[in-house]
Amino acid sequence: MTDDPGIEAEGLRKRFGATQALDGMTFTVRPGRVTGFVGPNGAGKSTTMRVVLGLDAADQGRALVGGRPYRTLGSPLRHLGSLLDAGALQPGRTARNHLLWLAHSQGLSAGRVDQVLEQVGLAQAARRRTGGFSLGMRQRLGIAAALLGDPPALMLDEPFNGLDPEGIRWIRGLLTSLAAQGRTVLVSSHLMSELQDVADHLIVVGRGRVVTDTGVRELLASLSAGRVTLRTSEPVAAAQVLARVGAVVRGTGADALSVSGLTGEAIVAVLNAGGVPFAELATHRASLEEAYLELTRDDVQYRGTGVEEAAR
Ligand SMILES: Nc1ncnc2c1ncn2[C@@H]1O[C@H](COP(=O)(O)OP(=O)(O)OP(=O)(O)O)[C@@H](O)[C@H]1O
Repeated sequence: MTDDPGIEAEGLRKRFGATQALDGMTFTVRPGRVTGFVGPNGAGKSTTMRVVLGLDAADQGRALVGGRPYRTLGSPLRHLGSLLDAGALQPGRTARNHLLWLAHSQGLSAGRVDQVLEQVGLAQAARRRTGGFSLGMRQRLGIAAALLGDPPALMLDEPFNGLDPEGIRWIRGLLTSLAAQGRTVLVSSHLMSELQDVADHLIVVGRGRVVTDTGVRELLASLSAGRVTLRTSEPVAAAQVLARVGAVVRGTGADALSVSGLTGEAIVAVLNAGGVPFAELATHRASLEEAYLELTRDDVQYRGTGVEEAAR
């Protein structure tokens, strides 16, 4: 699957009345990694996914799956598995019959239905009507449907919604293993924290277009670089002596400071010379949540594929 072009959006534009839902949305989701598709409510994530699936027509631009428009794919479930609205089920139908109906429409076997029910942990509930399913169970059933055709690409809209911590951990493991198998995996969320420890790559969107398209490791490294977290019972005195030698110091908690512009050794020397006590000194590790706040603080500072440190 290495030369698989993944999922591509090229200059998508879509207007609903007065709302410009997509305003030049352009990105490529590559195989072999989990790509998070993040942005605030209304940023255009669901609309993009609907356009990729041919459920909404773009006013301009095009979307391709494995190099082809979704609508031109025969047995599309074999090319792209998707979870859009886990609530869209016929309540009187059992989980197994729901999947059998889907499988039949795509020429897939009943054996495959039982495999995916097992894979998502719904084997015991296979013969129960979906009307009585919790949101978490409906999400699992939606994911089973996405996996049915053993597709090389998956696109999941807010799959963490309604899941308890065990369910969230399960989806993270599933997404990681799907990507490790060489599949293309696009996962939307409006909560960056949900993507922590699972996304390898991020496409951050706002107002219908891409704000940043970056690797998670590079992003976190750029935010962590040269920053040291200092814990001290005397933050004011510490900030004064450190600022005097040119460090940039920010308060990050009652007894915590973030210091940049000096090495750890230099910070220790300055604090000792000034007689300022401190309890802990550690290299700063940025979280995805922190990265997201930096990225969305001023859209203009982040363009194309690069990530720049925000001016402080
Ligand atoms: N069918 C529609 N009719 C009218 N407006 C729509 C329609 N679908 C989406 N919109 C509008 O387009 C914009 C983008 O919506 P979209 O659902 O794609 O955003 P999103 O990033 O998925 O948000 P969320 O995180 O809330 O799901 C929003 O302003 C939304 O109100």
